[in-house]
Amino acid sequence: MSDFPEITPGGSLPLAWQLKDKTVVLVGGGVVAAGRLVNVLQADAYVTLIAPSTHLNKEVRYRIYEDPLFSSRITYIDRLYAGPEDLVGADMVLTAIDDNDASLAIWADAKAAKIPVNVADVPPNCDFYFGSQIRRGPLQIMVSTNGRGPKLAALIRQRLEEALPPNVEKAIDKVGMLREKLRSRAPGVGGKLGRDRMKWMIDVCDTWEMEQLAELDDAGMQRLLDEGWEASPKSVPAYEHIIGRRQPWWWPMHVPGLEWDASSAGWFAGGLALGSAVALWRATRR
Ligand SMILES: C[C@@]1(CC(=O)O)C2=NC(=C\c3[nH]c(c(CCC(=O)O)c3CC(=O)O)Cc3[nH]c(c(CC(=O)O)c3CCC(=O)O)/C=C3\N/C(=C\2)[C@@H](CCC(=O)O)[C@]3(C)CC(=O)O)/[C@H]1CCC(=O)O
Ligand SMILES: NC(=O)c1ccc[n+]([C@@H]2O[C@H](COP(=O)([O-])OP(=O)(O)OC[C@H]3O[C@@H](n4cnc5c(N)ncnc54)[C@H](O)[C@@H]3O)[C@@H](O)[C@H]2O)c1
Repeated sequence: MSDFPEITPGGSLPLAWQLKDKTVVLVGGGVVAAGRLVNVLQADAYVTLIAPSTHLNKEVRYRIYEDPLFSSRITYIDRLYAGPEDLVGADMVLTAIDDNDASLAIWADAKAAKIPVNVADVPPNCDFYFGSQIRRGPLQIMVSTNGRGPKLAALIRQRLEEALPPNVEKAIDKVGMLREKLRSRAPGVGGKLGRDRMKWMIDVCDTWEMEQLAELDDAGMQRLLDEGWEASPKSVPAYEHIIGRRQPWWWPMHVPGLEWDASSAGWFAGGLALGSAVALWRATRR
């Protein structure tokens, strides 16, 4: 036994395929095609959809003709699949049709043209499988059972959905912005700077809760960078120190020495309590 990770063969490779502005040829216009459309349009692809208009699913029809954001990305061809010329220019081919022989013919054409292809319902004729997906902003989770149990994949996805923290997409967005700000302060690729940048980002993500990261605003990010990244040695100030110091509306702004933090709040509350006690004492003496 080595100390290296154990490799379990017989799986597939889950990847985040960048389909932006690529062309997907989708053959079929039923309920499965409607799901495929959602998947590839979410990935900013262009779609050429081939299916006779006599059997178009309602959702597919909506996407082709009425979807305000996505209709313009769909080129609709109202007929049956006609042969290899239908696949010219395709970066990916998907079939979702109820005709097995036609499916196999499309698969063979795609293989001959070396275009990756998924034939719904025929795993041996798939270069890749779809999975059960969760999407929350930039977060994408795909559950795959590698073809063993699609319904179980959907059930596992539901359990994961319930377990996710509520603001997870906001936290990811904020971390993305913080990473950009850090990179513009400390630009460059690789080397010691790259390692320092990565270590600091790891420390930030390890130290702050996701809900806390979700609360970071522009000023908070600047402060975190000013007081953490720029410090020597580099550090990660606590959430309470960065966010807790946001001034309440009534605090005299921009007065040096009057920064708002937890101890200011303590002094203020203490002062208020003392003032009230003195006022009460004077009132009872009258
Ligand atoms: C995840 C999901 C994504 C999606 O399609 O978007 C997906 N199938 C879903 C649902 C689903 N599909 C089927 C049922 C009925 C129950 C059942 O049969 O179990 C249900 C459940 C339902 O409808 O509720 C029937 C079915 N599907 C395939 C076969 C052929 C076979 O197994 O041989 C048969 C049998 C046909 C028959 O018996 O005749 C094949 C595939 N289906 C896959 C994906 C790929 C592997 C996924 C993985 O690795 O887990 C793969 C290999 C190819 C592919 O399609 O890429 C989506 C859930 C989305 C969600 O709800 O979140
Ligand atoms: N992978 C999965 O998750 C999954 C789940 C359910 C069903 N399926 C399978 O996917 C396939 C499609 O299912 P569906 O429910 O969307 O079917 P459907 O019957 O609702 O739709 C089939 C569509 O394909 C079109 N079509 C048929 N032959 C065609 C051809 N030669 N060229 C162009 N278009 C053609 C029809 O006009 C229709 O629009 C079926 O084989 C089904 O068993 C897969």
